[in-house]
Amino acid sequence: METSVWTPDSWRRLPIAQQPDWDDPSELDAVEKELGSYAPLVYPSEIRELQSQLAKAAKGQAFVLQAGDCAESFNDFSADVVRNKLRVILQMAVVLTYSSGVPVIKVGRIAGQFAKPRSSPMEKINGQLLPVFRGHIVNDDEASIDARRPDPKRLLRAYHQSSATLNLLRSLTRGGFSDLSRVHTWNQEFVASSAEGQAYDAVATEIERALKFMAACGIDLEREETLRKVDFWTSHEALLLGYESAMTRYDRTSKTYLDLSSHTIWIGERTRELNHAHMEFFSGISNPIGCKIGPSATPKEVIEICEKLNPMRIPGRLSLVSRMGSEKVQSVLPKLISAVQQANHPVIWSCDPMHGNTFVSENGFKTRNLEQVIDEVRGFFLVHRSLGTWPGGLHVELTGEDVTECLGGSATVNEEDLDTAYNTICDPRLNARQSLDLAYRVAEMLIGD
Ligand SMILES: O=C[C@H](O)[C@H](O)COP(=O)(O)O
Ligand SMILES: C=C(OP(=O)(O)O)C(=O)O
Ligand SMILES: [Mn+2]
Repeated sequence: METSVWTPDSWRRLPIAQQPDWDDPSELDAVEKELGSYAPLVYPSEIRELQSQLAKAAKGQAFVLQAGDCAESFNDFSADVVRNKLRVILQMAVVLTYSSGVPVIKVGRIAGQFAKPRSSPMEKINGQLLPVFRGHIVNDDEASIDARRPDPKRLLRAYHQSSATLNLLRSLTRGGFSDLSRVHTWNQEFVASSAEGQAYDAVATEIERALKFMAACGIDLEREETLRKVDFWTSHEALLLGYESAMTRYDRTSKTYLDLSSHTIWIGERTRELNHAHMEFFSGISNPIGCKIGPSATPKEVIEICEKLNPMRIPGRLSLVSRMGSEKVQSVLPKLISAVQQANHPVIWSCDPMHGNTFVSENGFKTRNLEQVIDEVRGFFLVHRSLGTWPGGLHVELTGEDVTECLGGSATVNEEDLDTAYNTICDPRLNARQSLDLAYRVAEMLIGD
């Protein structure tokens, strides 16, 4: 069998799915060269720290919460949007940790989540056939031929927005805002008035009481770094491999290549073909990585993915993100988990209950129902419980804003409410209330484990 040497560019000789039709490849080439000279967005030591935390999740000692936009937007970018997203993820993590006592590793779909794989290369809007929107790193979501033209310069803008987002995240998570003594302030007004918001407030009050107790016992909380700071990691789907290989650098400490665009990246359901470009690229970088697994996956295929992406069987290196749909999860997942278990691959099994439960409402909105989302997570937990394996994580699309994109929740969003604040540029996201609701339900499942 042909074996060729891996390089950050060896994927270029292989077939590749879901790529834009760039007008001028030389323009793309120039942009990728420029990116290659830019500073990394994250540091090797951070990636190594995340890898060691994820190793604990692979062993059943931690839970991964990965959450954020389906697609980050160039237009809807502000400190408030970033802060509110961080807020809701921290709230969910507090609920999960406080109820279950299990450490929660917090990973944002943020600071680089710009490229979108799509079901079809074209779409019809108001009778006009247009190239599909592929994320702001490629083209614009506006419905015109011109806006949909892929523009390589967008890669540079994505880099700069990721850098600004990371800068904000780093300052928000290094004390002040993310200090556990400010746990109450993460409850935004529109959340605080809801049932979940009130339940959260009660948890926050108990945490504050515990902190006061510790202070009264003489523990200097000001000096307890772990209470004042939060480890918050970034992730995105690495779809545009030209961008990713430009951000990949040799790390002299570990003597390996690292993709320094993000702490961890994943391969989407539509690009996980074994001998194709994405698998090749991912096999050679040593970041922790994920791979989405949909209902068509066979046990053989999943084992081949594990062999290709984690031949050394490093715990925490590979997360398999199951996205089966609530109706299929209990029939499809068990044989995949059993095969992975028998082959002794130490993967983290995570549940994406969003992408298998998307449908178009009667009034024309791409949406998801919170109850169906919860149902898939429940199925995922049931399967793991029956096999004695660890349900290691949750992967969701959400926003900190008060949007109406998904149905259900305690402040019920009905079909006729969808157009009130349907702001997503790609898939429907849970709003902050629905996210908190989900966190409570998942916490119950974790406790029952
Ligand atoms: O986020 C995931 C995909 O990009 C999205 O679900 C595809 O959506 P589509 O079926 O509308 O192309
Ligand atoms: C494209 C996505 O998911 P999947 O590859 O599972 O469809 C996504 O996570 O936005
Ligand atoms: Mn999506």
